[in-house]
Amino acid sequence: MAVKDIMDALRGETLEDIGLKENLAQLVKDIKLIGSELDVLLYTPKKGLEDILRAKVQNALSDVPDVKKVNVKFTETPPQQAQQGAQIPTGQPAFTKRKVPGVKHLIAVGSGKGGVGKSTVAANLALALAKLGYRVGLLDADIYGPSVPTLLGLKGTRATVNERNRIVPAEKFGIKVLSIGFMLPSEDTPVIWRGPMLMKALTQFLFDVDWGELDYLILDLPPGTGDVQLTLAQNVDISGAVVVTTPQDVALADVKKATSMFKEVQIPVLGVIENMAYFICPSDSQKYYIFGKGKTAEFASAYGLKILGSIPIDPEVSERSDKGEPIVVENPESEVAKAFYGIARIVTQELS
Ligand SMILES: Nc1ncnc2c1ncn2[C@@H]1O[C@H](COP(=O)(O)OP(=O)(O)OP(=O)(O)O)[C@@H](O)[C@H]1O
Repeated sequence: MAVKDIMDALRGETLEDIGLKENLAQLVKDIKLIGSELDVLLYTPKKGLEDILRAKVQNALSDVPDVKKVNVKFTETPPQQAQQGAQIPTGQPAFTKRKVPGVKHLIAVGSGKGGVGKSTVAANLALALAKLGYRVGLLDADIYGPSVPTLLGLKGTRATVNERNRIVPAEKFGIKVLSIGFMLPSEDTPVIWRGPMLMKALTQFLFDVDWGELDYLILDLPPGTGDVQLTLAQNVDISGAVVVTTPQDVALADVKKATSMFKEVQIPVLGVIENMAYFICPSDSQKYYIFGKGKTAEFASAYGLKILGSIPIDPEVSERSDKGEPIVVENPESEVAKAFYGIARIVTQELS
């Protein structure tokens, strides 16, 4: 993880040679990593040490992978813990989380595991919020398999830039939509972004976009808890996260990791969405809990999490998704759509 590497490298740099008892990490007041460019705000206990401290930071970080440029600024205000006379911090720094301009609430949709329906949930949650009257955007940051263009019938859409050099989102079903898929030359192009370049693309996709004024921006994250999710979570002001799972042991095991990741970076987990929770048999209208009943509830209560809603498994979802006809819009009376409307209402209450 880039941030841990950075702090470890700074911690390894003692300053006795310039008369300070601290190591470099203990002087860090703030730190921000966007793409491969790192901004460090450093406390200077004595005037006149700026140049040497700058050189020491740059030297300490020269071997850290993913950091290509280091900008050092100085402050005379000590880090908070030092001001209070407490131990100087040795752990993770406080991050400067950037707010997406014009967006009231940014909601991250994550999952521990791939294929649990995260993108389906992100898209239908966005549409349900829009149907409830909110101004909504959807950002598909799932670099490994951007499926929003298919889900919303936007295949072939390409990103355009306006006269102010800002990316213009597409508009469909009353929401603003941007997908990393709009950046790829074709659907079959393999995604080869990695590390810093990928981070740059993702941060551009949040901050260099003409979102206008939005009540909610839904961020469809890649599945899992990799560096991408963590770096985004650390650098972007996210109001809350929802975690999508299916009620299977393999999926729930990974949800624990995703939940812990959000907690670690101080993003409130609004709750868990249980997808493919049961099947309603068309012949007898009975609910059949294909993957077992109660597992998600057990998990949620063990972790003190709310279940925001349970969505049935319904072939209509996948059929319509493949045709770019989201179920919330095309069949709002279906059980699945009703579940999404319920979830949307709870999410708005949680954030109000
Ligand atoms: N409730 C549901 N009922 C039936 N099919 C569903 C349901 N939810 C999702 N699906 C289907 O499951 C498949 C996977 O869904 P989706 O692409 O949303 O998952 P994902 O978690 O985003 O996957 P990935 O990790 O690949 O991004 C799709 O074919 C989708 O149509």
